[in-house]
Amino acid sequence: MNAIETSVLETTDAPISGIERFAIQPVPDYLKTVRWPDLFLLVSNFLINPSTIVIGGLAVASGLSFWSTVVTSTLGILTAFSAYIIMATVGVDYGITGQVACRMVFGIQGAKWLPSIMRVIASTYWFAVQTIVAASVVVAIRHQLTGGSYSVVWTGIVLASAQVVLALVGYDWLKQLSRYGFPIKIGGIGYMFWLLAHVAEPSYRPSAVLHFQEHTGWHYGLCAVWLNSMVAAWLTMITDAADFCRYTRSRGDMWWGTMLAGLLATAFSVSLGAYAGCASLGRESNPFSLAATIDPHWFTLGLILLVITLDETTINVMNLYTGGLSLTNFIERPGRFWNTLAVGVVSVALSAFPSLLTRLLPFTTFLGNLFAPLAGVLLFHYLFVARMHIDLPALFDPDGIYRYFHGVNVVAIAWCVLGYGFYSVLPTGALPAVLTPVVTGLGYLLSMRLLPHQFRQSLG
Ligand SMILES: O=c1cc[nH]c(=O)[nH]1
Repeated sequence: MNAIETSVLETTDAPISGIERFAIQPVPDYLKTVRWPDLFLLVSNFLINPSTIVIGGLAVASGLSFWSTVVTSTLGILTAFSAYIIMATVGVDYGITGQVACRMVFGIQGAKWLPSIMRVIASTYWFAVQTIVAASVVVAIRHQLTGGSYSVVWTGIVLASAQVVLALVGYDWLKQLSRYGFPIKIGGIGYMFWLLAHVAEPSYRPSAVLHFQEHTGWHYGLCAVWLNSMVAAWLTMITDAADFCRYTRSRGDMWWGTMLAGLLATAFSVSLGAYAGCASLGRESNPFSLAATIDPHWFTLGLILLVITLDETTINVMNLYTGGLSLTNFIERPGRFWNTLAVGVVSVALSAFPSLLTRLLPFTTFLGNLFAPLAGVLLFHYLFVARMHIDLPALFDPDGIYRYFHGVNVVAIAWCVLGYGFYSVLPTGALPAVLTPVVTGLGYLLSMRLLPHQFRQSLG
């Protein structure tokens, strides 16, 4: 039995959490059997989520046309996924989680602080945003059913709490739900397209939707805002990219499954929001609420409720999963279950703040500020410093080569801070979420190459 297998057996926490067999330990090769169609379904299931759908509507409301919204948003996700799949290769090749892989770059202690905490922030934020979108749909449906007014905040808190409980005690059940729920989501969204296209008002006709705002629709500044925001939103997954591919059979399976999902699922989700935005002449960005208003029959309302619940649950289980795993990387002792619960409690509390959705752009800018430099350092280190080679036992050895300076790669951290500043001064038109990883990564690489070896060992 080698060191990795020993560490797997010694620290596996399966019986307590029931979340997954291998917490932060490498998955052995014989368990890597997942093919690209499964990964395609998994990633598509994440991408077809409430916030991606509503972003389509928000982009139209801000002045983009249907086509510019779809193209810009899809390009944004494909850009973020180009970085994502490089770090996901770590999961395929080595079977480790992204957070553990970060130790190779930031040092065993450094990875506990920077990427772990950052992903906990991103997970709790996204959990809350998804919940707020779903809560506003539930409120709209209840209004249609009873005529009363209900609180988005309280509805959000109830929804969020139910999801935390489900994610903690029903992981196996949820896995089945996300697999069998996927066709329901696709069918339900297809039905909503059909519903919107058959409203007897001229603005709802497909031809009107496709030509809405066609004159202002390709304004560069606006396209840049939404493209940048999409890149920033999904770069937050880079520290966890490896997690979803630890059971994948080959790099090819991962690349195809992930990128195809990025293209098709994003275009599909964003189109629904954009359709609602255009049809309502920019007044309603949430297609679920719009559909509930235009066809308040029990069948439509029931289907919308089912789709939004499935949509929100799938993505928020992922947010809790990554948040819990990141916290476990930061403090291992409480275990996956308690860490996930802690992330869940904070996420529920944040779900009481609808301004997290109304101020989506400033918040995604902030996340971009954090994650874009980190992505650059991670990518350039993995590709050009480590040349895609990881010393697995050293990831778990406090005195191994990833010790750096007292467990921290100071050069990597310094470049993340510099990159944060660089992102902050760039105008949105310069696409900071795209430019910052390149500049920060190059700066880091140069430092690692030019600093004398002795100095690098002591600092980084
Ligand atoms: O829910 C979401 C949305 C975008 N990115 C995430 O990590 N989670």
